[in-house]
Parts: sequence; C-alpha cells; structure tokens
Amino acid sequence: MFPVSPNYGSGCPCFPTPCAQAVLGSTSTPVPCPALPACVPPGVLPLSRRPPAWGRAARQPPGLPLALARAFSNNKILVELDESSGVATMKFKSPPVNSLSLDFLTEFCISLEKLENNRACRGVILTSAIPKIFSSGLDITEMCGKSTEHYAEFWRAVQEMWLRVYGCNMVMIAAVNGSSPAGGCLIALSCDYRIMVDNPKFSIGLNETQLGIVAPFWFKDTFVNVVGQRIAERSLQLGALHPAPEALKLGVVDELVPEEKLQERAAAVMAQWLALPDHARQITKSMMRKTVLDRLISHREEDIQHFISFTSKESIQKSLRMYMEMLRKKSG
Ligand SMILES: CCCCC/C=C\C/C=C\CCC/C=C/C(=O)SCCNC(=O)CCNC(=O)[C@H](O)C(C)(C)COP(=O)(O)OP(=O)(O)OC[C@H]1O[C@@H](n2cnc3c(N)ncnc32)[C@H](O)[C@@H]1OP(=O)(O)O
Repeated sequence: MFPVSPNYGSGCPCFPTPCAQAVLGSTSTPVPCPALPACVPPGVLPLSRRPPAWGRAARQPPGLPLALARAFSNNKILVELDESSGVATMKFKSPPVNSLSLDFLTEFCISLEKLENNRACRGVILTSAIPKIFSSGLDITEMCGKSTEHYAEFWRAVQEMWLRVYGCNMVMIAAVNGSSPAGGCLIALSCDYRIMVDNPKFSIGLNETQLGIVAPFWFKDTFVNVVGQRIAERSLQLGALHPAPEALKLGVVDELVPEEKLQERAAAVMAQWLALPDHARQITKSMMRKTVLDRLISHREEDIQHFISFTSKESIQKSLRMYMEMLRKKSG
C-alpha cells in the first residue's frame, strides 16, 4: 500500500478508498480527486480537508425544490443554514454567559465540522443568542480543582476549537453582540472579519493577566496577526478589555454598527467575501495563517503539558478561585 497524501482525509470525495491522486507514488489508473487540487502551491497547507468550492452554493440540483433554510440545534449552539446563500449562522445560547465549557467546545467543533462537510455551506456567521454577551471566554470552573486528565481533555478541546476556526476554509464572520473577554475574544479574532455592536458597555480583549494567568502563544499569535506587535504587546500585558469604540480604533474589530443592524451588515459583508472564487481566497487565507497554525500543530502535546503544569500550580489555582469569587460577589 502506498502512503496517502497528507491532504487526504474524510473531506475527500473518494474517502475512505483513496483515489490515484490521493495515493503517493501510485501507478493505478488516475481518477481525479478534486480534494487534492493541483493548484495548491507546495508548502501551502489546505485549511480544511474539504474540497474547494467555487460558487457551489449557487447550484441547485435540477428538479429539487429550493431548500431555503435548515436548522439544527443540539444544546448550546443553534445552527441555521440558508442553502440559497450558502451562509450558516451559529448562535451561542449557553446561559448565563456562553462560557466555553468542555461540552460547549465539543458541540461547537461538531457543528462546525458538519457545516464544513456540507457542500451547500460556504460561510459562517458566529453570534450570540444571549443578550449583552458574545462569550465570557473559557469556563473557569473547567480549570479549577479538576484532575490532570480533565485539564488535558479540556485543553485539547480548546486547541481543537481554535484550529478549526482559524484554519477554516469557509468565510468566518464574527457578529459580536456583547462582551467578549479572553476565549470569547479569541473566537472573534480567529474569524476573517469582526463586526461589533456600537455600545461602549460591551468590551473585548485578551484579559488573561487580570486573572493571573498567561495567554498561550497561539492566542498571542492570533492577536498579533490582527492588530500588530505593539498594540498586542501592550494590550496583553495589561489584560485590557477594550470598550467597543476603542476596539475599533485599535483594529481589534473591523467595524461597529447599531445593534439592530448587526445581522444585516454581517450578511452584506459575507456576500462581499463570497463574491470571490473560493479556491483563490482559501489558498490566500491558508498562506497567511499556515505558520501560526503549524506552530500549534507541531507543539500540541507540549502545549497540553504546559497547560497542565501551569494550571495545576497552587498559586494559579488560588488566583482562579479568587477571580471566580470576585465574579460571584459582583453578580450578587
Ligand atoms: C511560560 C508559561 C506559559 C504557560 C501558558 C500555558 C498555559 C496557559 C494557561 C492558561 C490559559 C488560559 C487562557 C484562558 C482564557 C479564558 O478565556 S479565561 C476566562 C476569562 N473570562 C473572563 O474573565 C470573564 C469573566 N466574566 C465576566 O467578566 C462577566 O461575567 C461578563 C462576561 C462580563 C458578564 O457579566 P454579567 O452579565 O454581569 O454576568 P455575571 O458576571 O453576573 O456572571 C453570571 C454568572 O456566570 C459566571 N461566569 C462568568 N464568566 C464565567 C467564566 N468565564 N467561566 C465560568 N463562569 C463564569 C459568574 O460567576 C456568574 O455565576 P453565578 O451566577 O454567580 O453563579
């Protein structure tokens, strides 16, 4: 058996039986596998393993009624796909504050994978169904007083979420309709474009140092890629949460809109991005993000061990407990 291409996977139409192009060095009759486009330049990793789609959402199978919208919801995320535009909306609805628990992260990854595997879907808008909160970031209770096995499982899920969003082939737009600290900010930063509600009461940023913890290198890399080294360095050290107008000034978000215009504006921006041929945009995205993605991919286990040993320290546990206590006192 010849080795298969590293690009080969469940996103390939010939999966699980690799076609001639998927098999490296094969001499069997070539059957073109569109999952392995010859146009991907060497060294540019396709973002997800799904075949590139160029305007495929516009195609409807002849004779079939137009499928307009499909919705599926598990628990914490409501997903709606408009097949006529090829745009899905993932709405976080995990009260009280959309914290990124292990269950939330698992459901998030499964939902995004389902959309990636759906040829009708080309773009995803991430937003919240909870008033005033986009996401409160990682669920701190998952990092407090748990076993090392739990920390490992939780951290792997956080990594998986980031790898999927940052490496996603589809156009990802964050419609930030509330506060978005730390992990919530990371989700928004990992999208292609961020639109935030114009309300100074809503803030966004990587505030880890305020909790006495350190944003991992891939949070930092993602931030630097959006706002540049200087702004990221100052903001990260101070653990700054930027009110929406300041976030716009610093480039943390791309634009502000009144709350009632948010979904309409997200749809309009999405349409602009989807007007481009998918394959050209996807390869460009991959080129821009590959180095940062590869850094985590090649240090994933090490990063989990770092997280475990850092989080297990009594001083860190104490900081997290005090922070939770402060939140509880504040909430009443
Ligand atoms: C060289 C060595 C380097 C090694 C590095 C290796 C590893 C790095 C290690 C760790 C990295 C971890 C990275 C962490 C990322 C994160 O995302 S940490 C989470 C940060 N999040 C926050 O700081 C947000 C905290 N929350 C708030 O500020 C507010 O809750 C709010 C989101 C603005 C909403 O405010 P409000 O509407 O007023 O709601 P309440 O404050 O009343 O909250 C309601 C209840 O929800 C609970 N809660 C809030 N946030 C969280 C959360 N993130 N996790 C869990 N629970 C949360 C809050 O306690 C309330 O609960 P009760 O009703 O009181 O029970």
